[in-house]
Amino acid sequence: MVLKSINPYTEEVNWEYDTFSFEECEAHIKKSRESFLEWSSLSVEERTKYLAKAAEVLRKNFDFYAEIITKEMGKPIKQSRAEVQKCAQVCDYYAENAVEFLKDELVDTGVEKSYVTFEPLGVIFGIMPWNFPFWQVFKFAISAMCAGNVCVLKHASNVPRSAIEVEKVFLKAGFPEYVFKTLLIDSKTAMDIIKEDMVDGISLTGGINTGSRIGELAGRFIKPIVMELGGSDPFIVLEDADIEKTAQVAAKSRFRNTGQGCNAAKRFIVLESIADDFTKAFEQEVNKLKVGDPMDEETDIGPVAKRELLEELEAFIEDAVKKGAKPFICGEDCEKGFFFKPTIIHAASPDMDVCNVEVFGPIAPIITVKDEEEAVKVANSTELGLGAQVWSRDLDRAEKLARRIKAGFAAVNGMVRSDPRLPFGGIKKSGVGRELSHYGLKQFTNIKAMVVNK
Ligand SMILES: NC(=O)c1ccc[n+]([C@@H]2O[C@H](COP(=O)([O-])OP(=O)(O)OC[C@H]3O[C@@H](n4cnc5c(N)ncnc54)[C@H](O)[C@@H]3O)[C@@H](O)[C@H]2O)c1
Repeated sequence: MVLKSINPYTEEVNWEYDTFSFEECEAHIKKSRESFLEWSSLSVEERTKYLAKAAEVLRKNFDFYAEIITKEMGKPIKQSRAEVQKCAQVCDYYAENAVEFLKDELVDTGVEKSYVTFEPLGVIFGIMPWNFPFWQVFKFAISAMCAGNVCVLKHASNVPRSAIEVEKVFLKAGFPEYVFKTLLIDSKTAMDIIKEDMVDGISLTGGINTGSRIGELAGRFIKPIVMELGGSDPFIVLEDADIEKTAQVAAKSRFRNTGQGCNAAKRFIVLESIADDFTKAFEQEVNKLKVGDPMDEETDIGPVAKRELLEELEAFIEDAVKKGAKPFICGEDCEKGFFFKPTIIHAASPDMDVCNVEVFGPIAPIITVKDEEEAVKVANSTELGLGAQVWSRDLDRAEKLARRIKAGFAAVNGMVRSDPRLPFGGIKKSGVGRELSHYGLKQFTNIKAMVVNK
């Protein structure tokens, strides 16, 4: 089988790669296992030096990596640069903090010596999506490797060049071979690797259905798994919010990465007394966003990553219109590329698909509610629970409300962003486990109790 990297703007093939056979994967994973012996025997301090070098490699080759991201999945170039920057930041963060995070924890149990120690598990299998082709990989792999594990990667099939270049970042930074290995494979081979019991842990970032399939297999083979799945984040606007600022961030939150973000604001829940003002301000902000060639420095919204996504997005609009919504379409037509114009859905209601399942693209439904209670009810009404935003000038009120939202991350007057210092992950069907921070660092460790009696 061939993996094709297609430029979503020019619609031309960038690069093509043959996939690895199952036997080739077996040989690679065997070598990964051998490299685990050496890597896990290094001290955390020694391993963090490699992370600092990886950050240097990323920063030195900033534009090169950003261009690959943009060519493979259509992200506007300035956002691709920010993505590479963030990968360097996560390397720096663990380089500076991992020794402290992973040190033994003494516990007073009344015996001679009791403590908790954090040991690596072995080979961690990362199965990753295309929407942040560098960041998603760094987000799981840096903490896993820092804790002493080695990683093998199955990336999404439309971003093979990113997958190859990520491996090269680690090799250029001097990591021993096979501490990080990219496997160019399809989903079936990925499933076979799990079925043959070849890995010691799984980190999956992807859709709910994928989570359910891989989660079932992980359960059958009793494998630790972290799942970062979809989101349908509510963005609640109370009547005392600063409308202008709220609308600016709303546009950014929904349309960054052309709406293809797990933690993008996806449902705008607005109190009816300010619904008209907010909607007007939001429309103005969305109309300011420049849609076009993702390599252009001025572009805010590029094409979506794959042609198939266009049909899915169209189906969301059709369903909403059938149920009484009025779409407001922004932006100009583009001559080529997989473009979907930014669309605001007025008078959206919770029974529409666009408000119930994750929409991965530039569509923003506005749901009007009569009061705060209804806002909370609507916000918590989906089966997803990744992030949430609440906007109000009354911080105490907004914070209390944010605590009532069932999500892994809630922000008052700001965007939900993955930050190396904070845990990231979801509840309900948005996932299991946490990435980033000291919580993420320990996900793929054996949290081992040690008791030493006299
Ligand atoms: N919570 C998070 O941190 C987070 C971050 C980014 C993206 N996501 C989610 O990812 C999804 C979009 O990415 P996508 O379209 O690449 O998701 P996807 O679920 O289709 O694919 C994710 C990865 O899983 C692989 N895969 C799919 N089915 C498989 C199977 N049966 N066996 C083995 N591997 C399989 C894919 O090839 C890809 O590598 C969205 O739902 C988004 O919310 C979540």
